[in-house]
Amino acid sequence: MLLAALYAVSRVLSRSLAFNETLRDVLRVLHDEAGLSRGLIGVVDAETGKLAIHTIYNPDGPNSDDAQYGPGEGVIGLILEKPRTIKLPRVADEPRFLNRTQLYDPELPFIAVPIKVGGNLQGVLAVQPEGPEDGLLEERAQFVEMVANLIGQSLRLSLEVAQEKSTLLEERDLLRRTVRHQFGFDSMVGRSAVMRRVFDQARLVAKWNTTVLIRGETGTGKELIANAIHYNSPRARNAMVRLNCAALPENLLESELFGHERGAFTGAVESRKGRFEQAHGGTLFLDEIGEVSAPFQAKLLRILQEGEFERVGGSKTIKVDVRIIAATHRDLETAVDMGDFREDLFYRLNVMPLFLPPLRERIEDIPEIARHLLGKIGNDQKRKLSLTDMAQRRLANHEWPGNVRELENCLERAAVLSEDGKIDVDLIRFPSARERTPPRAQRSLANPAVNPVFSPLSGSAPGALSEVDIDDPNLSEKERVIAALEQAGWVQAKAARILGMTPRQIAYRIQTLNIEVKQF
Ligand SMILES: Nc1ncnc2c1ncn2[C@@H]1O[C@H](COP(=O)(O)OP(=O)(O)OP(=O)(O)O)[C@@H](O)[C@H]1O
Repeated sequence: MLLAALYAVSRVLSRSLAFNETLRDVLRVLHDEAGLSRGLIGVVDAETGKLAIHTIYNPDGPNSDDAQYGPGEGVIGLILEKPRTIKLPRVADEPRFLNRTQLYDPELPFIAVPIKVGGNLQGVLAVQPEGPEDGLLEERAQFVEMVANLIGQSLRLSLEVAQEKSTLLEERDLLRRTVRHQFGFDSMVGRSAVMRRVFDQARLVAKWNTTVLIRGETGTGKELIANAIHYNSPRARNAMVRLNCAALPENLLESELFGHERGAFTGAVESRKGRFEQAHGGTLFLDEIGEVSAPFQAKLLRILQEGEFERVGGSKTIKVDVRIIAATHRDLETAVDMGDFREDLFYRLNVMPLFLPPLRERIEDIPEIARHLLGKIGNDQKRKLSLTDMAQRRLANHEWPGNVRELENCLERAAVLSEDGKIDVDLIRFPSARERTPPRAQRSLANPAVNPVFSPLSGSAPGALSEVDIDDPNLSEKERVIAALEQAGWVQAKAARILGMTPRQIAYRIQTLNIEVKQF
């Protein structure tokens, strides 16, 4: 019988870590299945050192009590002084018995055992058999000890889980603060009038659920501003989920966005939530929205209009509450005119358009952004980095097809090449057109007037040689040396460093290649 009761206790304890319910159920099992009619479980208060009644089971009386036992108070208090099992054949025969809870019958036996977690006393389990002592007190006491051990193990698990939960909550709050700081408007630099206007608009729209369409060339900070909007919105506590629509083939895009049911397609061994569901209560950032196909545009339109969809292979309609921020580098108006992009979807997305201007249209921001990026790179590399005035001027004069990302890459390269952390003009090198991402075709928003097509070494663009990739295999040796000299402001020692030569070697090349040295 006691074995069956022990099994029932273990089942109750393994059911849940919600102790208020399970401990009461343990006492009920002891009553129903082990003939231990009354019982209490007390828990040691870590601050006062007293035992407070946690749960009481009294079939004939009140089931709660706020009685407490200090060390040495009554028989239960003895366990606080020295954890051990106490067995009384008859309560009335023990003069130290206090019966503060009025729970126990003085004519019946009594068993109290410590509940320990990792050797430390955490509580007491005190029960009373339903009949007078019948020679089984010892056996019953061993059974109660086993039950107390099971309670102790569950308690340890629950304490560990609680501890882990509180650590995770602390970490989550810290991460939230960090993310808010990292992705807030503070992380965006730019004092030009045009950028200030963008920031103002973004701050305003952040407060609402309005759909935002962020436009701008690659690397202009579209994702950064989408993050800033989310983390400054009332949805900031919920997820910011991103999907690059151009990165996936159509069939994957659909299951990625809407999720799928088990068996929807080969390999769908489990059902899975899509990004829309993951973003419930938060924001979904649809990057490169201009790249989705016509059938997919129709599916998107439906969810934007009705806020509902079905998972791939599913028939249940799922409703979500998601704020949409979309971004594109494409000229969507032209795409609409050409029939490549649905007009109705365009208007659904274009509720609040934000235009991020390319760097070449906010040259005044370049020095500040460069310093900001250099600080970021220095932080990552744990180095102090600085830019010379000449290097800053060179950066401001470049056209930056890849915008802030290209500037960031350029500075990182320079930082790596710089031995003392000081970045001078000779370390500022621009990638060739081939190395740049993405290709020119994507720069459809660029204003051709300020974005002349530039042909390396054509000689027609001012400063052309200073823009050339030194490592371009198509360059002749003479062109390579001249380009390096241009980039180094015709300081031969710096040009030598760019080319990986010694000053003597470059001087020799200048002479043998018949290069006319410019003097400043
Ligand atoms: N105003 C800014 N201030 C500081 N950093 C910026 C700014 N704009 C962009 N950046 C940085 O430039 C890089 C590119 O930005 P982001 O990824 O947001 O551009 P994007 O327009 O989304 O690019 P793509 O279209 O290629 O996805 C990031 O590292 C970002 O932190």
